[in-house]
Amino acid sequence: MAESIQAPMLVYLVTGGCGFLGEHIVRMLLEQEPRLRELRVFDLHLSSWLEELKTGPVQVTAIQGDVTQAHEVAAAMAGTHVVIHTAGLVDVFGRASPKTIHEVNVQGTQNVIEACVQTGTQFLVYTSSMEVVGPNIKGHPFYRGNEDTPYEIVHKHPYPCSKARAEQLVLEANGRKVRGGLPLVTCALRPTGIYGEGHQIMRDFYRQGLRLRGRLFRAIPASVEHGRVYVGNVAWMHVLVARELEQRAGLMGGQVYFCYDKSPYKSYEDFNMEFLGPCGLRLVGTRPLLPYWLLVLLATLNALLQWLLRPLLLYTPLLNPYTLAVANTTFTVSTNKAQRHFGYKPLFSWEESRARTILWVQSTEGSGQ
Ligand SMILES: NC(=O)c1ccc[n+]([C@@H]2O[C@H](COP(=O)([O-])OP(=O)(O)OC[C@H]3O[C@@H](n4cnc5c(N)ncnc54)[C@H](O)[C@@H]3O)[C@@H](O)[C@H]2O)c1
Ligand SMILES: C[C@@H](CO)CCC[C@@H](C)[C@H]1CC[C@H]2[C@@H]3[C@H](O)C=C4C[C@@H](O)CC[C@]4(C)[C@H]3CC[C@]12C
Repeated sequence: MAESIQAPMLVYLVTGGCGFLGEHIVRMLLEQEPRLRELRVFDLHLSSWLEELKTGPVQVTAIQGDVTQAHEVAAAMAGTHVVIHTAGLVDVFGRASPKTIHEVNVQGTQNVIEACVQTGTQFLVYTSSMEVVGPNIKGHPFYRGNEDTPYEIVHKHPYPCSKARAEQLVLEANGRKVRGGLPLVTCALRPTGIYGEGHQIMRDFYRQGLRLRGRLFRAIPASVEHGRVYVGNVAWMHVLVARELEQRAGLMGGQVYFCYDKSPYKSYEDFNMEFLGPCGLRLVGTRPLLPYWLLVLLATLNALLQWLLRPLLLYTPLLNPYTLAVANTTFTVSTNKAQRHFGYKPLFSWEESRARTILWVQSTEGSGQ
């Protein structure tokens, strides 16, 4: 990516660019990447907000497409310099079948890699997940861990299985020759639980609290710490990696980085209250109101009901054995690898991330967003 003083020359493609994280990446690229000439936004479902971006100095091209269709991916990628592959099926509730999750997350990623090789796109940034590491189903805590911390990785659920396999494919592809003979440079980012404007589960908890006359009920002990990261900082890390990959290919190629910022370590529910509290909700109980064995029973019942009802309807409650295990296991990251390798520092402070998220939650009330 040679620096051009005269005219911006780079073409980027963001897969999943209309999703929760994807939208932030798209907007961040337009704000923070002065060398951008064209930004292609590739998604299964295109959003209407893309239209307003088309009036700016950078050419924004919306491409409706499916990552599971190799020819659609290759056609969209022809002539691009960098691809940020964020499209994915995020499902830990049983909404999609394991086969569909595999097709989108694994086959879709393989298609992106092959398209890089075929079209000569040299830089690939992949949005992986903390779940590639854990929490494992044995409930082992990962406490302030970094990219080198030993941890017993046990995958059973289709979503983490698919993210782990896709990440492996991306890392193994580093160094493959792309069209024109140059080596492919890849790297994977592993966000913990992302929060911020557009976070649907946060919005769902808010609505549930409103329905319960301003109350939510504690289910998880306050001592179980959960790693969370603000969406703006996750987007910023993607933009920075994409920018630095060429200059630091030897160091960054084939590497994984946890996505982190200065958000406080708290339990999942206490962390959500940082935003929902100022919006008028209160978390009832200093300890879980139900004993853990009862939660396990309810989660198991939900899984059984989901299986029984599947021929008739999709029953996908928030609580199932997997989500309970994740919510109930400490998983926090403490690392500076991204700072050491490519100078990452969070763009948004915790105070700013919190304020922006609160504003967004407040704006969703009754708005149907
Ligand atoms: N949300 C989190 O807490 C979190 C944490 C870690 C990693 N991630 C990863 O970040 C990425 C984005 O997640 P998100 O939370 O923004 O999810 P999201 O569902 O909001 O966004 C995913 C986007 O991908 C698109 N997409 C899905 N299937 C597609 C297909 N077949 N072809 C093209 N586009 C398709 C969707 O339409 C959507 O716009 C995912 O890869 C996810 O695994 C998310
Ligand atoms: C027991 C309930 C009482 O309030 C709380 C259930 C909360 C769960 C639904 C969520 C707890 C942890 C979340 C996951 C975590 O933040 C990390 C993730 C990684 C990412 O790649 C996808 C989303 C998720 C799996 C996220 C999903 C929701 C939780 C399990």
